[in-house]
Amino acid sequence: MPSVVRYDTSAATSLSDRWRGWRDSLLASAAFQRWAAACPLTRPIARKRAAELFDLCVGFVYSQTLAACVQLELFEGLRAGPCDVATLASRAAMSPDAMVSLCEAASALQLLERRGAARYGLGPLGAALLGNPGIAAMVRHHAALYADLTDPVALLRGQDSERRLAQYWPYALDKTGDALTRDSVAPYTALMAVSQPMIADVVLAAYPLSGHRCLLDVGGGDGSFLMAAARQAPQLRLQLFDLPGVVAIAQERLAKAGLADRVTITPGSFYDDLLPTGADVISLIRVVHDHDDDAVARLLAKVRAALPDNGVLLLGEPMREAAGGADGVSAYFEIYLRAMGQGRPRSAARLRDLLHAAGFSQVRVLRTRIPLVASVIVAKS
Ligand SMILES: CC(C)=CCC/C(C)=C/CC/C(C)=C/C=C/C(C)=C/C=C/C=C(C)/C=C/C=C(C)/C=C/C=C(C)/C=C/CC(C)(C)O
Ligand SMILES: C[S@@+](CC[C@H](N)C(=O)[O-])C[C@H]1O[C@@H](n2cnc3c(N)ncnc32)[C@H](O)[C@@H]1O
Repeated sequence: MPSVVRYDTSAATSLSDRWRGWRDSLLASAAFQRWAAACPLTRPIARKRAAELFDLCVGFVYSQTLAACVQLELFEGLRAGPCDVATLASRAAMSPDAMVSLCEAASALQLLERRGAARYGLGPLGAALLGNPGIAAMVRHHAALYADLTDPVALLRGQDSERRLAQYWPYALDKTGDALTRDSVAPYTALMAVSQPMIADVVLAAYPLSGHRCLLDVGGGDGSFLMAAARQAPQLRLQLFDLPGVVAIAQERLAKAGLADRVTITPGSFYDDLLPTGADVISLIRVVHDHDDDAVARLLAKVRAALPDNGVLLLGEPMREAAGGADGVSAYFEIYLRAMGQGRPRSAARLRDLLHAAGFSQVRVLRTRIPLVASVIVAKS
């Protein structure tokens, strides 16, 4: 990965640094912390900060509690209504005591809810998860990420050996995609397909495709985004470009969906090949953040070359700082993509710069309903 300068050396002793230095030494002082927790005016802030730090310390336990619920299909099992602990324990092949621990932990995290003695139902977050099957699939595939993160410093030093996440995304190891078989791309293609509906919802609500004639989805996976676009815009012709192993899956999926006559599918690698022409809008959905800056610059140039004058690029993916404030999405993708071995999360401002450098104009950042799922940028060729 090329090194990227991300710090500002020009204002090392600025006023803001001095203010932050004073703040940091105060916050780092045990005496100040004791005082802040004791004083009624500052106590709510002290409790909030303590809780935030606690969440960071134990987040892995939260994630693994969720992973156990997903693995045991607890939420599915409670979809129809609450259930007693003995039944849940016997379904999960564990002792009732162990099941109580899991259910209590999950209830504390709002995944489940205690509904009387030794009886549990869905909690608000467990119920919300059922509405988005993509989330459970993400939780399952985190096994690879967390295996790589067992030694986070080794991962950051590039000394990790197994690289399970990179194997899960084999195009991160084989950039041309030449050696990728259908079997090797099938797991990530299935994950992208099951998580695509929540992406398509926010992207197509932010930028409806009703005014367009033909959409080319580059890195379009099994065609799930095209299917959502086709439902929204019945006049739209469809094109898909992806690696050969992936388009083989897309071909079958789109034919099954009755879209064979509306779609043209082109196998290839955007590292090596030109993109097909003919579309007046080209989408890059969850594609750009997978690639380093130089590769993105080349990809954007190819997208621009494939568009007519005034054609539209539609870029959708989670972006840094999109939700403002504390930014778990940035932290997640920063480490995730490091484990994957290429790419990086970018802010809308950084993407705007890359788009301008590739010759795009009228770059607009569109608000989406749920920025943590995806933000959207459109630009004209
Ligand atoms: C009913 C009563 C009384 C009140 C209602 C109150 C109310 C209005 C509640 C709101 C309920 C509601 C509608 C909730 C909606 C919840 C939603 C939409 C939740 C969505 C959550 C999304 C999550 C958790 C997304 C997680 C995404 C992850 C982890 C994504 C990972 C992505 C990866 C790994 C991508 C990889 C691709 C690569 C390689 C980077 O290119
Ligand atoms: C993270 S997935 C996103 C899939 C889909 N756009 C979605 O949002 O569900 C990235 C996609 O880009 C494709 N891809 C990666 N490298 C590629 C390349 N060099 N040429 C063409 N497609 C590529 C992958 O096969 C995969 O389908």
